Amino acid sequence: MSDSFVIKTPCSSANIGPGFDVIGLALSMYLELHVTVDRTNPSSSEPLNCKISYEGEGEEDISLDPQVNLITRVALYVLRCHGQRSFPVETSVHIKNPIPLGRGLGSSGAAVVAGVLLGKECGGLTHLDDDRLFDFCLMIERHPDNVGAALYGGFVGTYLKPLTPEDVARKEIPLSEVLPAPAGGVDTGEVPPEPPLGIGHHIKFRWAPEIKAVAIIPQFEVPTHKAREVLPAEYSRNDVTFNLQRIALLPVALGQSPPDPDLIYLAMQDKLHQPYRQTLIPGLSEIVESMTPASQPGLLGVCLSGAGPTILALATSHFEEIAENIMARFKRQGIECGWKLLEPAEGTTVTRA
Ligand SMILES: Nc1ncnc2c1ncn2[C@@H]1O[C@H](COP(=O)(O)OP(=O)(O)O)[C@@H](O)[C@H]1O
Ligand SMILES: N[C@@H](CCOP(=O)(O)O)C(=O)O
Repeated sequence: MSDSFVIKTPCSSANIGPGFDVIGLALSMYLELHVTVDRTNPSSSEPLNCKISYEGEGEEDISLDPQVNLITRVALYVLRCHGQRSFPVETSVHIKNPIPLGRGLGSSGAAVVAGVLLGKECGGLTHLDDDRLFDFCLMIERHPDNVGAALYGGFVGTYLKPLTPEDVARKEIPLSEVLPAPAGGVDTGEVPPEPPLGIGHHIKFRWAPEIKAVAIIPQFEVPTHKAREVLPAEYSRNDVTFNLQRIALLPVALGQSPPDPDLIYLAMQDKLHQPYRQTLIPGLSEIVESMTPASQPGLLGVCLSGAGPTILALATSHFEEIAENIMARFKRQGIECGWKLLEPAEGTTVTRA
């Protein structure tokens, strides 16, 4: 018997200014996995029974080895936690990826969510509901904002449950044990650590239908781990209070229809991550400080998308003008950009023909 299905996962913009590691917005650009499992084949010549093909962003760099590729490694993690050492004979996964890598649009979050769903579907693990899949995602991508948005869709707030000391230890297991490095084609037989139950939670916020997202995408990458290394370990009380005041406003401001530009502009300010990431993204502070609803018609607010370098401008009109304006500011720093008009998106879907 053969089985074919498509997994479709949106990209995401995390933080939306003050919501560092909390807020995520799923957006209308989708990673797709076109999967066929041909169980009629008695055996497979592919490593781990899985053949990968790939088109789109990162085509030259992304590995087609199922032990190395992030999506299939994540799927293998889910399978191995359930006593299945490899993909079913014979699995083929065609990856279509329009999400630019390392730009702050949640490409890795989408890859992790799609990988977890791939493991569930290939393993016939129908008992795993979305909340349990979220736990698996959090063992790999350890900030919940991108994976929460990509899995559940829409505009979400994410939070982690206080865990018992034993569960904390399990959740903090080094990533290398969750996703072991390729062992030269040899299956070591090790069973990876299962996630604790109910680590991650989410809540959906309203999104005013007039608000669209303009993503201005510079032509250089900032790996998320590097953009986290530049953040301080401690913050001043004033800076924390500044962000708390804005995070209390943000979901309300972005849900109100018609939108109030001054309120949204204020609600999107941040002092916890953007000022530090300026060192990696020339022009960031100037863009965030100078683009206001008073100076730019249609604009509601501007922030760094995720860990950057993409800039997210929320707006109700004048989308192209806003994008051109921000691209011109990057150009003065010698940085070329592309841009996309995006809308809030549904979460991950699995479709069978
Ligand atoms: N579709 C994909 N297939 C395989 N690996 C991917 C895919 N998308 C992202 N990745 C991995 O995630 C990395 C980018 O992650 P990260 O630095 O967190 O940036 P982003 O902001 O895009 O999530 C890529 O360099 C690649 O290793
Ligand atoms: N909260 C994280 C979000 C990272 O998002 P990404 O799209 O850049 O992976 C952070 O700000 O580090």
